[in-house]
Amino acid sequence: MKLDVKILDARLHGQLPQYATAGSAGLDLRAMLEQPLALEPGQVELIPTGLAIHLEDPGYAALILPRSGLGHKQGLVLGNLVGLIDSDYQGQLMVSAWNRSSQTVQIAPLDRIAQLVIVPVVQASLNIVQEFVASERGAGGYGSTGKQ
Ligand SMILES: O=c1ccn([C@H]2C[C@H](O)[C@@H](COP(=O)(O)OP(=O)(O)OP(=O)(O)O)O2)c(=O)[nH]1
Ligand SMILES: [Mg+2]
Repeated sequence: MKLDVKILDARLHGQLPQYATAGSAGLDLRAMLEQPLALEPGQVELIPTGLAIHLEDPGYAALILPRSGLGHKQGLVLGNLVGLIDSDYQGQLMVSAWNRSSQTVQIAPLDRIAQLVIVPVVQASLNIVQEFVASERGAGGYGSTGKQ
């Protein structure tokens, strides 16, 4: 698909987000900081990405997700766990960077700190009923099918 993108920070010219490999699902997002940031254990900061997107089609959304290496090894994840970008949002993409570890995480300007994945979305129209058509599972959940 073609995606309308605004570059809000001139440092991104020549450093546009890209899919790292032909099969990559995510576009890496950079921390457009003015100076290095030492994120202390437990600290959360909203970091600008210098980018705005307009998906336009309500059949799409974008998700901001952690990068696995940073999230698993350094504990740099997202304060909102997952960022959901609506198809009609036109503001700057922001990353809620949360250091869930017990060590300080250093973030330098332009570091790739998260990734953006575009996903299809279905908007439901709600059909109010008194009873559901019976299913095999019914209301069973929370491990009701066992471990093996
Ligand atoms: O990590 C994020 C999450 C959201 N957003 C932007 C895009 C999204 O479309 C908008 C609103 O997000 P959301 O609907 O999740 O937040 P809300 O608290 O429900 O705010 P609103 O009342 O504006 O919908 O904020 C980001 O830039 N980064
Ligand atoms: Mg909302």
